[in-house]
Amino acid sequence: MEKVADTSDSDNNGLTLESVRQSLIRQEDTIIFSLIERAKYPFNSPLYDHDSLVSPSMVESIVKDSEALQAKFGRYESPEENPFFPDSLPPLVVPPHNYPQILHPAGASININKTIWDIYFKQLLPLFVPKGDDGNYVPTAACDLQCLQALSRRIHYGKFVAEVKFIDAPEDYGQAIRAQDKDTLMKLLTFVSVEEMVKKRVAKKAMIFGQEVSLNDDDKKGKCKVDPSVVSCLYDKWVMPLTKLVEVEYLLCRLD
Ligand SMILES: O=C(O)C(=O)C[C@]1(C(=O)O)C=C[C@@H](O)C=C1
Repeated sequence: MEKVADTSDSDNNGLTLESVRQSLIRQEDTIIFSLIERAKYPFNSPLYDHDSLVSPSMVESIVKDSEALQAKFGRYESPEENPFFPDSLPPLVVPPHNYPQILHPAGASININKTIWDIYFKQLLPLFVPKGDDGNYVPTAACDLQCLQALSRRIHYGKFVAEVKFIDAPEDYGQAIRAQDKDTLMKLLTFVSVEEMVKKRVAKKAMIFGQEVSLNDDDKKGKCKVDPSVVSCLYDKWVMPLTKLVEVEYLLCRLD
């Protein structure tokens, strides 16, 4: 029988396994709406071309400059946000906000955005956008930025999930952490039945959020703006495995 996690802990600034899962559920909406928006445009390949090996692509420049602007106003002060280009961020121009320190400092700076970037452009995008070029490069890049930020936030939220799981069962996790045993950590933090529910729910949301809405009930429903099975597959193949990767990485240094 599958293990049942203790969700009663409320020591961690009120964070519980239930509350972090509620946040993951809400983030599904953001991810699915951002995919729907990106699917309005064709692939638009000139955005991703490099003129040379050294010069950045258009999308890279747009994401980098957007992050720099958002950094000045505090986006990356939040422990839930992780930049794609952490090396070129300007200083804050506003007073810092005092976010509660929930995460263990050693794991707080884990950043797997390079992997998320590569997967998004090479594997994911071709699955849900039509081929073609309509010249709308900047609006398309703005949609890519939305998708990347939503996916990155969700995947790195694994740090909070891992923290809550550790606080709930310090003995079990502590043993595996001291042994630096990644496989045992992966087994401890995996809930197959939860993953099954997530896959079904995101497919259902994609169907509901992406349907044509007509005032006339007799109108035939058009096809969904993003294919629900693609969204479910995206969660199965990338979103959940990468969240678990972040959880394991975080736990490995939880006792440092
Ligand atoms: O809900 C959890 O316990 C999580 O760790 C999150 C998550 C997910 O990515 O959705 C990841 C691993 C679990 O197997 C189930 C779900």
